[in-house]
Amino acid sequence: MVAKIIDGKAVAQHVRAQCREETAALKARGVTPGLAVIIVGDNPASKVYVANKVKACTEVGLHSTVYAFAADTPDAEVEAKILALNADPLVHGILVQLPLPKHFDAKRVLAAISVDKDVDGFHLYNVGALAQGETVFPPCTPYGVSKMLEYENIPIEGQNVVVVGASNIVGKPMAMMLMQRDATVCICHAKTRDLAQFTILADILVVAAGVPNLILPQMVRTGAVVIDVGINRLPDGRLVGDVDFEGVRQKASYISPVPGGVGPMTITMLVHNTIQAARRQAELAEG
Ligand SMILES: NC(=O)C1=CN([C@@H]2O[C@H](COP(=O)(O)OP(=O)(O)OC[C@H]3O[C@@H](n4cnc5c(N)ncnc54)[C@H](OP(=O)(O)O)[C@@H]3O)[C@@H](O)[C@H]2O)C=CC1
Ligand SMILES: Nc1nc(=O)c2c([nH]1)NC[C@@H]1CN(c3ccc(C(=O)N[C@@H](CCC(=O)O)C(=O)O)cc3)C=[N+]21
Ligand SMILES: [Mg+2]
Repeated sequence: MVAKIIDGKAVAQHVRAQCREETAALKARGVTPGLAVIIVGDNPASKVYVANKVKACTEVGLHSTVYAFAADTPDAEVEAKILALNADPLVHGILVQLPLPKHFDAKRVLAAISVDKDVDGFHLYNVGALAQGETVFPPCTPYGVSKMLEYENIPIEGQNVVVVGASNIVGKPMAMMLMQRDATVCICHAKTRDLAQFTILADILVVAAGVPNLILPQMVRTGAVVIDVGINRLPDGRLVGDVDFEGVRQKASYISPVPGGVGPMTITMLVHNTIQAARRQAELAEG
């Protein structure tokens, strides 16, 4: 079996076309969806991602502003900016690019973002809502993966899903989201003994560990759907995921590539969430 490659860029374009229509409709009502991005320090990867986010906003017709702070900025200054953005009616979504420099209490910073503007879905309220199946802003990366599966008509109910990686921004919300859709979910992490005994059971394998070549063909069931969330820059400059792409594609039924897989979807779902935020805030304001 040779896998079908899930073209994340194409799925992203499809979702962005819908986003453009919704944005045009909001603009006709006098509302331009606006995103504020806060970036602290000068992590080169973060700069690339933020630039991609701004580009996607512009492409769809959203307004976006980047607030860049030096790495040694006091927490209080960043929190004050968040509070000002919470109160700004032209800003509908607020995103704090992670990771923050070490001296920051990231949890505290994220908690300062208004729940109604938390387009990343990282606020504790939104995390709790996701656990109860009522989320307002699904976190962008797991949301993007769900959209990719939906676009390819891949069933989720009753499927064995194995998520490799248990972070708050990818692994945990991914597992929660697919469990809500009635998959049987297993979460693996760095202390999992014999990863392969779990991955081999997966009908859908989602990998978000940040370890190149973590997933080899012998760890994958023939016909499995393999979604590679990992982003790794190799010493030679190449960008790769966590999956041995050439090996695993000989065995899987579907596989998502890196680049051009989950990455473009993450950015697109951020745009989508910002439009939803603008719509909701406009409806509240209009009463
Ligand atoms: N494409 C996209 O849009 C996005 C891509 N990413 C990428 O996805 C990857 C994961 O990101 P993120 O979740 O933020 O990363 P974190 O570093 O926060 O979490 C990594 C997770 O993977 C687990 N892990 C690490 N090594 C192994 C291993 N050898 N076997 C099994 N599990 C392992 C860790 O386990 P433990 O908990 O035990 O430490 C942890 O749960 C990164 O490459 C990142 O760049 C992230 C966000 C968006
Ligand atoms: N508050 C916050 N929200 C996030 O959503 C968030 C974050 N912090 N911190 C870091 C991770 C990582 N992330 C990516 C987004 C896009 C690509 C992306 O566009 N990838 C392209 C390639 C990009 C490149 O060329 O480097 C692709 O896979 O095709 C990758 C990774 C969002 N994250
Ligand atoms: Mg259920």
